[in-house]
Amino acid sequence: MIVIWTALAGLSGSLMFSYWLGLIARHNLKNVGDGNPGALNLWKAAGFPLGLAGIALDFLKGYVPVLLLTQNGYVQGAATIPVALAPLAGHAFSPFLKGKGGKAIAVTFGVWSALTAFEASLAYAVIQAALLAIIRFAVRGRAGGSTETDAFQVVFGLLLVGVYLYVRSFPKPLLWVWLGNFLLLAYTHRRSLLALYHGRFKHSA
Ligand SMILES: O=P(O)(O)OC[C@H](O)CO
Repeated sequence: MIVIWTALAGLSGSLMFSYWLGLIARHNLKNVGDGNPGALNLWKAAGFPLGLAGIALDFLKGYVPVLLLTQNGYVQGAATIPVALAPLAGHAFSPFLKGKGGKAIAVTFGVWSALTAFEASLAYAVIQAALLAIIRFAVRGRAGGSTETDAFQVVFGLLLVGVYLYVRSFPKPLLWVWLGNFLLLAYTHRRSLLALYHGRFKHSA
């Protein structure tokens, strides 16, 4: 059964809602901003109502399957690992975009909201806000608001969430989900992280 639940969770994650809403509004998100088929570029291209809808749907495609499967007893213990990672991988390597999906930020919030009753996602949001404030202060506008610093904020922020999960003694399977999620976000942000490492900044605004 675990294979079926994992496949269903992966299918849910692979549904590219923001990208499709963009197409409905006659925008190809691959030509917007940094080209990520996510809610931020949908927002930029089609305005905040559709952008909000994209965020909500991309969040829910991780939240709903993981919540339904873990809370109803279909999935427990180590079986949580593939089921929780599946929507993340589904978004990052969506078959609907020929294996080239998005960064998997919104779906990350959805999955962790389901796994921890919003606790880890709230911690992640607070950590990201703090990192944003620190980065803005440190660079004083030089590279603030760039795709590259955003990537650092997202990936380093999730690293700190791992520390939070460990300190709060969350169950071991969740630490494995965290590790997979962290590696996936590092992968989907690899180009921006490399550019940041080499000191190349592109302003996203
Ligand atoms: O990670 P995605 O693909 O859900 O997109 C997230 C937002 O667009 C923020 O960049």
